[in-house]
Amino acid sequence: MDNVIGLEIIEVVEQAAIASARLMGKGDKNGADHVAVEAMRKRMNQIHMRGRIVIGEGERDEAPMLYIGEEVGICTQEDAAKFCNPDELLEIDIAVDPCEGTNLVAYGQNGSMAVLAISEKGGLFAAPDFYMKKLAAPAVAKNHVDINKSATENLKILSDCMNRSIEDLVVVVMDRPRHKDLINEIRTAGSRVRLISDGDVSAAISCAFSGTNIHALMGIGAAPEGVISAAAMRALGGHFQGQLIYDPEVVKTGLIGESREGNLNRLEEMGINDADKVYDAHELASGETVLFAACGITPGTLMQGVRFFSGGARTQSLVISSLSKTARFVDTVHMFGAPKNIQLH
Ligand SMILES: O=C(COP(=O)(O)O)[C@@H](O)[C@H](O)[C@H](O)[C@H](O)COP(=O)(O)O
Ligand SMILES: [Mn+2]
Ligand SMILES: [Mn+2]
Repeated sequence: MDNVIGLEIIEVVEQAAIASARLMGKGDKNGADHVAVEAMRKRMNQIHMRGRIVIGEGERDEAPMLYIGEEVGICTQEDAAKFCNPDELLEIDIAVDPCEGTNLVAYGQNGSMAVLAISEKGGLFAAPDFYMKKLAAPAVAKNHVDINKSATENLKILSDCMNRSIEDLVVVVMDRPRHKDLINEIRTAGSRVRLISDGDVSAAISCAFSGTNIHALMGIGAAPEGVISAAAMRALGGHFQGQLIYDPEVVKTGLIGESREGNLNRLEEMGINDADKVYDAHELASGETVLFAACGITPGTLMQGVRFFSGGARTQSLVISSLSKTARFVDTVHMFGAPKNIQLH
């Protein structure tokens, strides 16, 4: 995959983040999402690539933009061979979440980002809009912790791998009724819990960086976000496992199809015969090359949020490439007109 795409996608997430950040704190969740989608799609369509959205906006709600199956990029045009080079004509799959944490943006809370992952065709698991049980942990605990083990066992393993006491471990869990027992178990084991209202992509990836004071993500979030997290974790070498959750009884709240049986049928239609399979990061993001880009909308553990100033904005992004084996933090000044001054920091 072309290295140039790695640079172009920075601007894709930056544009989405800037658009969404303008609606920060306005209480308009759908608006914050909509403008991010529009901005992401517009910038994506200026790239010399032949992309296809495999994870995008609403699988069921027939979203008009960045819907699953939508083709994006200049080289999707019929006469593309005339102006695109062979590299650019290779089909690539794209997973997007233009506004990950719409509630966080709407209410001015930390942890939202514009995010996407790219790989060769077939290189990203086309997850249904189901839930996913997730376990993320630092590289040092990779293949030692296991989603099939209890939280108590995993905390003991994590403590050994990280050479830190169980009491010094911080586990992020989404604040949902379905996690009542999990939260109790983690606390009883002696670790500390950081409850988040939204934004488990940020939490998962934070496990791969020491200094974030996040040592694990446990519990159930959305499946598409699981694939995006896995793409980053695969390239970073961190631990990530995911298991689809298709039983509405397990989730307790939220939309998850009609019934357990209906959901199982749907998975079968999609060619997923083993509904209980545990996927690791390499299975969820299996392509030879995986690229990941995120830009903070509101401030977060990994990135700062968008900061507007007179005549411009400053953004911070994270771009991860399995190709160049890099995780770049990119600090960008965007000049909208003729800014009177540009601050150094
Ligand atoms: O918090 C999230 C919301 O994402 P978005 O809709 O793009 O703003 C995600 O990080 C979660 O993974 C997930 O979507 C959530 O757990 C599912 O929602 P819920 O039914 O409220 O738990
Ligand atoms: Mn999301
Ligand atoms: Mn979203």
